[in-house]
Order: sequence, then structure tokens, then C-alpha cells
Amino acid sequence: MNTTNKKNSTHSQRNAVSEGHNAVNKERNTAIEVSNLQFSYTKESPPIIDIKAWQVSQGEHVFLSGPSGSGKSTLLNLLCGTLTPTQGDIALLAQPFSALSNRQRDKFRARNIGVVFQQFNLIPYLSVAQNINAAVYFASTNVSKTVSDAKLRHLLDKLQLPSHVLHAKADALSIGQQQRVAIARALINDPQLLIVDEPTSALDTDARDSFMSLLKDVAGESTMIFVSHDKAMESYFDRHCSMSELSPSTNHIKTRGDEAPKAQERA
Ligand SMILES: Nc1ncnc2c1ncn2[C@@H]1O[C@H](COP(=O)(O)OP(=O)(O)OP(=O)(O)O)[C@@H](O)[C@H]1O
Repeated sequence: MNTTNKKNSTHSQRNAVSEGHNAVNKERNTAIEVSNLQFSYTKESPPIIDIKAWQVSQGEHVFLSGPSGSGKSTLLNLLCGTLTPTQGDIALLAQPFSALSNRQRDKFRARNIGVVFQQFNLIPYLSVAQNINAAVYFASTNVSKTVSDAKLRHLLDKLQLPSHVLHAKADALSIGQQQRVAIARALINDPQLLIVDEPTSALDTDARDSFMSLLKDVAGESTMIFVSHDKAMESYFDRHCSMSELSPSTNHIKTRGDEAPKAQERA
């Protein structure tokens, strides 16, 4: 068994214990399967996304790039199930989204997908522990609605956050600390899929490199889709997918026609 398969097998086994539907997927090696996917924001407008076929293997870390307006965020929302395809389907862990009700899809997302947003999206007036436990609450069935202190502290330790930050309000933390809490919240349910949307655009090169090392370390066996304009990040990933290759018929949508980092665009 090669390293990737061994890694995937271990990850699948761990999650199959807690989630019945994951047991079905243990035998499979595909985390994401996209087929004949089209998405338009309105009936009148042409598709923003038009992907014939795309597969991501379990445990694979994929770098997704594309110019501003090429549909990266739209694709991430489709992968999370927060947008519904106009045509075609997405299967995550061999579970087609189209077979789930909205409520089932929300639960499935909370259990299986961790998202790190560009702006972190922490609830500012809640403590770090409460922010992280919110993710646990939404993913739980009925028994354990909070995570054990030991698990929380272990995760914070891996993210190099002192345990006293658990009781601090989210908005009292530095940006770097908030970023790491956002990662902790995304990882607390041991998600099969980690989606990370442009988290490094405001960081300088040194901070970016240490963030990436940390992220790769903690993401470990999860499948990861990482979006960035910054092609220098490509070397951290198993595979690079560009929107122009994934969705060639919608290339005309490129609004600014470059791959410049957002921070530079705003400057
Ligand atoms: N809610 C919406 N309603 C209508 N059109 C939208 C909506 N959100 C995005 N779009 C359009 O869809 C296209 C793709 O937008 P999207 O945000 O997915 O691109 P992106 O690649 O993530 O861009 P950026 O890198 O600037 O964040 C753009 O033309 C955008 O104007």
C-alpha cells in the first residue's frame, strides 16, 4: 500500500467508527466526484461553472487557483452544499448531495466538512471555546454536544495556541491567533474535507510560510481544497487545478484577467 492509500485507509477507518455512512465510503478512494456540473446565479444568465468531470482522492491536498471572478468561491459553495447545482451533481464521500434533503445536507456538511474562511468568521462576543463548540453542536446528533477539554487543548497545542486563550473572547485575539482558532474550529469534528478560502492574502512571506506548515501539519489526513490567487503556494500541494482547466467554457467570465493576489488588487 502506498503512503497516500495507507493514510486514506487510516483516516477512513477512524471516521467510520463515529459515522455510519462513512463506513460505506471506506472502500472508496474518492473524496469528491463532480459530474456534468453547471451553475448559474439566475435563469437568464449563462453558467458561471461548467465542469464535465472532476475527482479528488481522499487525503489529496489540492491547490485551486483562478483569476478574480472565475468562480472559485462559487465552486467552494457548491462543494459545501450551500449552493445547489443548476445541472449535474456533486458527491462527497460517495454521498450525492442531490439525494439529501436540505436538513440532511446541513448535517452532512457540519460533520464532514471544515471551512476556514478568509475573514475567519468567528463570533466576536463568544469565547474561543464557545466558538469551537458551536461547530461541535451543529455536527452532533444528540449525545455529545460539547467536545472534551482534552481534545480541545490537544488541538490548540498543535496549533501553538496557549490553553488560556480558550476563555478569551474571539475579538480579543490577535489576527494570527484568530486564524489559528478558525483552523481549530474547522478541524474539531475531524472533517473528511477541509476547505480553505484564501487565508494568506494578508500575510507577509514569512508568516505565510509558517501558516502553511502549520496547516499542512494539522490537516494531515483530511482531503483539502485550498483556494488562492498566489501561485507561490502551489508547492505545498499534491495537485494544482485551475478554474480555466476545470471549467474551460466559462473562461470568458474572468473579470480582471490576472492571477494577482487579492491584497495587491485592493492596494
Ligand atoms: N450572489 C451572486 N449573484 C450573482 N452573481 C454572483 C454572485 N456571487 C458571485 N457572482 C458572480 O459570479 C462570478 C464568479 O464569482 P466568484 O465569487 O465565485 O469568483 P471568485 O473566483 O471567487 O472571485 P474572487 O477571487 O474575486 O473572490 C462573478 O462574475 C460574480 O460577479
